[in-house]
Amino acid sequence: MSNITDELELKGWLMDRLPYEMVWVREDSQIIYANARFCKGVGYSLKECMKLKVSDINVTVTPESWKNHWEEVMTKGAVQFRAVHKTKKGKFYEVEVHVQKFSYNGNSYICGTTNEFSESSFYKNLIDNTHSIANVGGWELNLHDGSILATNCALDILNAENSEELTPPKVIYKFKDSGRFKFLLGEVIRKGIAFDELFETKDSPPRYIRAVAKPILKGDKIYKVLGVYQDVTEIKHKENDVTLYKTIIDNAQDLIYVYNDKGDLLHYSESLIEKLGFSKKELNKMSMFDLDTSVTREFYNSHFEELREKGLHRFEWLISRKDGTKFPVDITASHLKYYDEDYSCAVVRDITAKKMRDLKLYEALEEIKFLKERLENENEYLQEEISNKINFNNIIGQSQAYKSVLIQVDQVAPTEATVLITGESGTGKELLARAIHNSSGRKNRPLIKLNCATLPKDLIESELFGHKKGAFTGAIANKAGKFTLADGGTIFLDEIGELPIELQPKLLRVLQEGEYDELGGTKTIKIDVRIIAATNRDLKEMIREGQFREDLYYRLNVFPIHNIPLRARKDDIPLLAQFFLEKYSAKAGKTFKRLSKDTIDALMHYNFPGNIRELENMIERAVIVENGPTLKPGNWIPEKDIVAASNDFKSFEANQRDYIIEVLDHTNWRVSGPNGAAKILKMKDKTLFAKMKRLGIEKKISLK
Ligand SMILES: Nc1ncnc2c1ncn2[C@@H]1O[C@H](COP(=O)(O)OP(=O)(O)OP(=O)(O)O)[C@@H](O)[C@H]1O
Repeated sequence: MSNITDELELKGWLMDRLPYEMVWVREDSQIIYANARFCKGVGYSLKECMKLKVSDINVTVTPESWKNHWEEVMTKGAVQFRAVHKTKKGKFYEVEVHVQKFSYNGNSYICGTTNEFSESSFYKNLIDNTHSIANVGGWELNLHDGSILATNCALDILNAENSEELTPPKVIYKFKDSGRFKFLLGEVIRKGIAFDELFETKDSPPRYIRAVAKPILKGDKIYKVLGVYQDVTEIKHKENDVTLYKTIIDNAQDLIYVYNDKGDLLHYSESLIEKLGFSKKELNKMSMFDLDTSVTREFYNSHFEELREKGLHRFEWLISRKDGTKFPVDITASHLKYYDEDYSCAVVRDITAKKMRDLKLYEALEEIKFLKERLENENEYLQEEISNKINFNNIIGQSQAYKSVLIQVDQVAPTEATVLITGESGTGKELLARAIHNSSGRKNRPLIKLNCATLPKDLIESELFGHKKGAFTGAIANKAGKFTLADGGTIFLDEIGELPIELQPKLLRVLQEGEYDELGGTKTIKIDVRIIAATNRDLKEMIREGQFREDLYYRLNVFPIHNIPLRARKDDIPLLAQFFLEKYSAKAGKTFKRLSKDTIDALMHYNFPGNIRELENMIERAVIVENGPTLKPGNWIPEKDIVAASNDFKSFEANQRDYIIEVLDHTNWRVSGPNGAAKILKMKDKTLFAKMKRLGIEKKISLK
């Protein structure tokens, strides 16, 4: 050693190379010197170190507790303990400290030799590593001096530069709900109430931190608070995702089932509760077989077989509710394999609405088919009518007698009442039936006519009620009956007296129930038809003779209209004759304009056993054989004898009238006297005159 300076330099050089951290401290805890290893450990330069006090490095020492430490060392000479050093960057590490006192120039000093506590650093590393894997950081708050220790992971979790930022007054501002965090910290610090809660950070996007804190007691005093921060953002996101998926599944319109091949129902969407009516508790105990008792083991096995083979099984099914009612569903089941076990996830869709739509569509198509057929049939019928050139639009008649008939037509037309029109042939019964239909609410639907006298007995039934193909020999196709054609409209049954007695109950059923059974068909057909019947027969007489059912008669005779013969409304003859003259003249391309007075007279004196039809035919014939413009009497007016003979159903009055005219012809129209008609008829002249007046027989009549 050359000199003291060299010696000091060497000592300093040697101290820096010592494998220990060494520090020298004054009584006032001021660091007066530290070796290089110490400076490196705490992260300060020597110059900086020499401005620090022990409590700036050793967090277990406070300015207040220093006095006690000093005294202990001064008394004992040397002391060994463990402490926690805080680096310039705010990190902590545990050290083993050996201190001893020494005196220099009458002053006392402490020399501390510290060494990082290897076991603690091992655990510290272990803790730090495991904590960073689990995203957990620990901290410990010393309530005595307010200092805080925190693991690196705790700092990382809260993006803190140093543990200072984790002290209660600062850390609370890391969280959105700082008020709540402050409150909970206050509770644990003051009252020792532990907490474990989730907090959202102020970061963007926010992170979720689970914060746990509990007090550490010394006796009954809280002297430290131990806490943990755990970043659960990922877990929370996953949890949120799971909640979202579950909400989606539970709110799906479809029902979702997860079940295994043994028939255990493992998971289900909450929609099952509402849709099937079972409680959650009940569902949790149920197997697939309990859920649907119609599922057999055989079906279930084959269902899984299909799933294993194709990965998918799609089918329609009827699902039962708790109350036993069922609804149609479409099931799409997919195969899942998990840990070598077979599962199925089935999406079950309620197809009630679809089925209803299909049914409605089917019904609509059937209806269209039916309407199409009906239109075709109606069309065919109307074409037939048109080709017959029937024109029923004009009803001619102004006589008082006929007016009372027309009043009845007017009265009954707007009602739904069945009408029975009686009267001789050719009086215009069909015309009245048409007038009733055309003035009724059914006028936009057809009036269908059937003359019971013109059809062979065995065809009337199929004509009226229709038949199915093969119902009888010759029924080569389905045929709609007149009643089906008339549905919604009116049917006119002419010559109802000719309806075979066997068919009368069937007509009665239509009148009473509005339905009938189709010939050869299986269904009962419902119809809405108004019936107008007509006859020139005396139905009451037929009832007596057993040819007509009395119940049917009363059903038909709801509103009887008796159509009077032409001879009882003679005033209408000129009008009718003029009408037919114009009609047939135009048709034949003739020039007839009027009837001569003689022609009118002659017609007025004819009794028209064939009624208006006879008059019409007569004029048609006259237009052909005569020439106009005025129609004069001619051969076209029939002889009286022929007239009488052709009238099978002449009334008593008509017969009387004919007979009186016959006698008058014989007496050359002399009424009184020995050669007069009254004598032949064995009655008083006055009586004969009165009768002639009543029967419309005028004394002077010229037939030619
Ligand atoms: N008041 C009238 N005005 C005009 N023409 C009439 C009148 N009444 C009847 N006719 C005509 O007389 C003819 C016979 O009428 P309609 O066929 O209606 O008689 P009907 O009583 O039904 O006969 P049947 O009992 O023989 O079936 C028809 O051509 C019809 O146009």
